[in-house]
Amino acid sequence: MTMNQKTFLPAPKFSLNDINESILKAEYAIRGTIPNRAEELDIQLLENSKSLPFAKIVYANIGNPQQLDQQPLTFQRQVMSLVQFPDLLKSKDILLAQKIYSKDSIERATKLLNSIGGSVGAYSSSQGVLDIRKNVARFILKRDLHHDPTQDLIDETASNVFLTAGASTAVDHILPLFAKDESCGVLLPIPQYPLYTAAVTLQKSKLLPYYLNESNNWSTDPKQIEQIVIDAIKQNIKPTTLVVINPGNPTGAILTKDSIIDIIDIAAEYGIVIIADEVYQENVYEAFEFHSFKKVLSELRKNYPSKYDNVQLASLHSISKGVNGECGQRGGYMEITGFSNDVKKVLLKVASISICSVVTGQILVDLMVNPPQPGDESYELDQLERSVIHSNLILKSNTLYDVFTRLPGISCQKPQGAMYLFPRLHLSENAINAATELNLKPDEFYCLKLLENTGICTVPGSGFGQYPGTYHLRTTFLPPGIEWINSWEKFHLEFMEKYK
Ligand SMILES: Cc1ncc(COP(=O)(O)O)c(C=O)c1O
Repeated sequence: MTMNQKTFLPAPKFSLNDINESILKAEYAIRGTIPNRAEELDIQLLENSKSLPFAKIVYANIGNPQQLDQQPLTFQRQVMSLVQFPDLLKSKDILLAQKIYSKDSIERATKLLNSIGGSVGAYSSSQGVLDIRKNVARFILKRDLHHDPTQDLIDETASNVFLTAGASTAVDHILPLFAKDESCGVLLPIPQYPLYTAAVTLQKSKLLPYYLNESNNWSTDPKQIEQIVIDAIKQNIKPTTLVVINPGNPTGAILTKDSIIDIIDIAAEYGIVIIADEVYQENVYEAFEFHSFKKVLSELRKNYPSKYDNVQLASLHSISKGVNGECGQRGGYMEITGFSNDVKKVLLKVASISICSVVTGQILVDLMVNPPQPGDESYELDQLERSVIHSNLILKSNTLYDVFTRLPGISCQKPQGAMYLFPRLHLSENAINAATELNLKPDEFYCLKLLENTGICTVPGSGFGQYPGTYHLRTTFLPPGIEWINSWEKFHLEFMEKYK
């Protein structure tokens, strides 16, 4: 067959020069150089398991609980499997008689299927399934008020809840609204979770870093924040957004109620939107107490009528962390408070551009905020599973923390929450010079050597931001067992000896 072919010179492919510059600039260290190297080593181990001084990679670079052996909660997975394959419900007598499913998981799955209109394969409304948003509202109100809320309050709160595909999507939706261009500034804690620096870079807005105080357990200093706001305004930058991560990632620090009040005061005085990333609110250890921004703002509004009416707050939560650890299933919510109806409509439009968040993720949000209650068949098992996961996390965090506190050349603040330790590395000049020779940052050099000698994959502190001249790394304490900690200890002592 002959084709009537036009003659032309083929156009070249796009190169990096053609790509949106802010996308090239944006960085996300958690899946950056060290984790990429870890993946290469993982493949090498698959091809030849004896080719490296360790048998497997320990992925301590990311808070990915179920990759590191955390078990899913039975009740949640029972419901999930039923909503995925509702035909099972036709045989519910058999499922119950054989004790394959609990009675309340069958009831919940039936109810949820009803709420979503029958199938997880169908789109939901863009804001999220209304019944689920009402359960989120009940959860928020009970968490903050400690008593059963009225129906009116539930309905009003539910109207301000957006179900999202994890907290990351919530940030993608809300941050660009107020990070318009280079004339807008976004206040970010340093160190921070790099989703935020990346999001601000993508928007070509101005990063306004505020440093957390390491020597005072990574506390937040509202006076410093206010000074940064004042300085930015002097330079014609409008600080529009202030991000707080509470409990902190990577620091594990929990904000005191007084600091939260001071931050809200700044937002009220200078008209700054607060994004309160509270995805680790369940990961709170021992004597520390989590105060939600929403609760503190509501109290201020009640105690000082009109002063705080214009404060605009977006609070984020997720199924990825806590004792759920369902990060692969992508679910979360954003609750907005104090925004005008016009802005709310824009947010709804933004959500509608991606049609809706994953419906199974929405269902997991329901299960997170509305777990089995006393008297339900699953209640005791669910409570047991939760408390085992929670106490395991405390045990693991303390074990790793204890090792770091006794090793030379490393110091570490005691974690109050979240899933990470962010120890400081006190590196010698020799180590710094060796890094420079390889064109690596000193903390990157340490993390690379740690990976290549032990298989432990961490993230250099430079990926989160750190005070100039200091070096850190972030590790989760999630990996099971103690061997990886022992091999880290051995590596560290050898590294310190080699680069004295
Ligand atoms: C502080 C913080 N915010 C947001 C996220 C992203 O959460 P999600 O999985 O819900 O998108 C993470 C993930 O590690 C995080 O640490």
